[in-house]
Amino acid sequence: MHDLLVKNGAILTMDRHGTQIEKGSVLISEGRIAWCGPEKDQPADGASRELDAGGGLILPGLINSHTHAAMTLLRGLADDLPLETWLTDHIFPAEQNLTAEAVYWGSMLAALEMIRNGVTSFCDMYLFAPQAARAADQAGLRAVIGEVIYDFPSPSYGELENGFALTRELIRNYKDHPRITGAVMPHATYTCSPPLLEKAGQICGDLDADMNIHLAETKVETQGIVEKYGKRPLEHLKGLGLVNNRLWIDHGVDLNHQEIELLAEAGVRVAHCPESNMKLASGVAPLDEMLARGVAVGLGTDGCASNNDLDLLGEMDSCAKLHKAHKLDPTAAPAEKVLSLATSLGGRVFGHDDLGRIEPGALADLIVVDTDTPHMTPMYNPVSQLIYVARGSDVRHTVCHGKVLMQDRKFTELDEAEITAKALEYAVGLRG
Ligand SMILES: CSC[C@H]1O[C@@H](n2cnc3c(O)ncnc32)[C@H](O)[C@@H]1O
Ligand SMILES: [Zn+2]
Repeated sequence: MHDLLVKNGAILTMDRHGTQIEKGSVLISEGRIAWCGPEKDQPADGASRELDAGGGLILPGLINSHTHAAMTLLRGLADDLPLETWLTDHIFPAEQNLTAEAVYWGSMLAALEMIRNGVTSFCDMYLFAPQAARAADQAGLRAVIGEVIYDFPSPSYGELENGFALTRELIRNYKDHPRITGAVMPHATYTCSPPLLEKAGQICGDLDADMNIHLAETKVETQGIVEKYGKRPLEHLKGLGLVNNRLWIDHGVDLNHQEIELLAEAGVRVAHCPESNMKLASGVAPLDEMLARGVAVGLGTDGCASNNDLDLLGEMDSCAKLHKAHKLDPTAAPAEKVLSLATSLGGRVFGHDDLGRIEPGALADLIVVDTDTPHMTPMYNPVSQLIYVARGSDVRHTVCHGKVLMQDRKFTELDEAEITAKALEYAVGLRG
């Protein structure tokens, strides 16, 4: 007897062959996919719970490779500004008022939004990171989480030494957790000194952990680092011995050919954040070039103050269109490739070969997207429909690690009214 059967849907497996199964079902046991295939071939050994896909699309749960979940509390606080002004004059001051409880409720609000939008995995860099981990754990989501560290005193841990200690503790506490992993997260090269970054690298080595950092987000960032250290940001990290397969960079907009080559050779992963990059006018990341060199690229929303939502279906649409417009080439960022950024390739960014695919043995994270609505009719090509038409509001069921988190758009585990009210209460307190 299996734990869950998801039936009556067209499956986009996102496996190595891009297999699509027209009328299929998926059997899940102990958090993993036990079987998937055409309904007519379904094994007879049944499941204790069933989910009807209602003829919709069954696909892997979406993977958000870069966000700051609790920034839901700062959604719309400051818009239409360049990154430097936005961060220095608005976001950093508001974040000085953050508390552990605010981050917990902000992260829970993000969890509601992610589950509703079909996002089952996220990588989170923020203050009071244990609260984000607590929220992800309670919400049933998969996450890589780190406490942000930078040169100035943090409202979360105070002096830097405490930030390192907190990072170590977080990584150790979640070492054996089935869904949550701790990581080392220095904010950026312009907010972290070389000794801080070296120390962060040591922790990665000691605890076998990944490092996640904002890097090469704007030309202004590059200029500043060149002026300060005589090197571009990636070269600067390389000089500190940090460019290796533990590294996962956010944005990667201002990268030249040699740098893309270096990312590929070193096995560095990249979280591409098209909507945040457009909104903050940071530029356009060299997506096609990175993919052509075999760099593992995932898709990230960034935080809700620079996006301003956590809808990866909408993000995929933006991603596909941004690169076509930028390159004056309608074949750039094709739908199938863009879907892989939020599924199978995103899984590689998370360091898992068994994430972001629907195939036997893979982690049982999947979603069902409705297709029997006017705006999804007709459907010539399911992948094209997902990227260019579907939105988070079309997600009907969300399953993570074999557990149903949303059924027929109703949360199974979380109290939506309570979380929304609490988050609002804490958001009001942040404006100072
Ligand atoms: C304190 S946690 C992370 C830190 O990063 C800030 N942030 C959010 N989005 C961006 C971005 O695109 N580039 C750089 N920094 C960003 C966030 O507000 C937090 O302070
Ligand atoms: Zn960010």
